[in-house]
Amino acid sequence: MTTSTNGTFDRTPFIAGNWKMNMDHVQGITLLQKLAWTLSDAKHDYSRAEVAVFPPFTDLRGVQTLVQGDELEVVYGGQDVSPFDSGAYTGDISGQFLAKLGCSYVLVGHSERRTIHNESDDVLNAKVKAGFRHGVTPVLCVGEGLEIRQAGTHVDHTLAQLRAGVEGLSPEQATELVVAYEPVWAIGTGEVAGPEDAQEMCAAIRSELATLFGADTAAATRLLYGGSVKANNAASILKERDVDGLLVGGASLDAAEFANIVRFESHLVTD
Ligand SMILES: O=C(CO)COP(=O)(O)O
Repeated sequence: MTTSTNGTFDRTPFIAGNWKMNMDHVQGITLLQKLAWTLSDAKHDYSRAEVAVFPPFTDLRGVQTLVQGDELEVVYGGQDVSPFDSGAYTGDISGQFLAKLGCSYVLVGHSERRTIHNESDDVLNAKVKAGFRHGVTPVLCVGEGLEIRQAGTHVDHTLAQLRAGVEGLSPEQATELVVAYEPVWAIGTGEVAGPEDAQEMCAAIRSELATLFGADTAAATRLLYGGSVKANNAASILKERDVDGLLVGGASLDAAEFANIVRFESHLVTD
């Protein structure tokens, strides 16, 4: 993204709310309705910033019905996808199911999946490919834990996750892919990485994508930052050149707060 000075962006900003395991299907509808009303009242221009929510699987049918019925411009996705397409995989949700529910995106490799569910790079690469097979764009999450950050090897670590996740993709797929840098030490801790930390990593990711897929792809791929984002720090992070959007956890559960993050441009100070 360019800076705020001329009000233009190299890539359409992408502001996403990951609800994690919060909001049952009734609460989820209320939250999405409130968000849509708040953005509508504020006359949010969705062509200035794409808005996505990632509700639990059990909410998706209700979300689809609301989005279609009220013709909302908010897009949505699943928080995970099976690497398999169908069959005896108890508990899994296939990319085809997500596509049928109107999901535009799916999160792959969130740190909570990598750590709590021990998802390996190979499995995550298979999930990225499963998303693409079914026309659901993966949002590949990468990022280091505190020990790695303290050891100073966070860039190498994160780029290794990236390379494993995108293995075998075409340049066209890599262009469509969204990558979210979420340092584990900043998730849910209130400890936000500084804008310069987000920029350092997003620049490194873009440069790696250029090496792997060519400069045109790297220039188009959207890169997000996630970790303790709030309305009061969103604009400063989004001012960074290579940060194209935000993946928001806790603050996305509050419609007013999330709407303020979506409307980050109104908080940008032009100089
Ligand atoms: O994990 C995150 C989004 O996927 C970030 O969560 P928090 O915004 O709650 O730190």
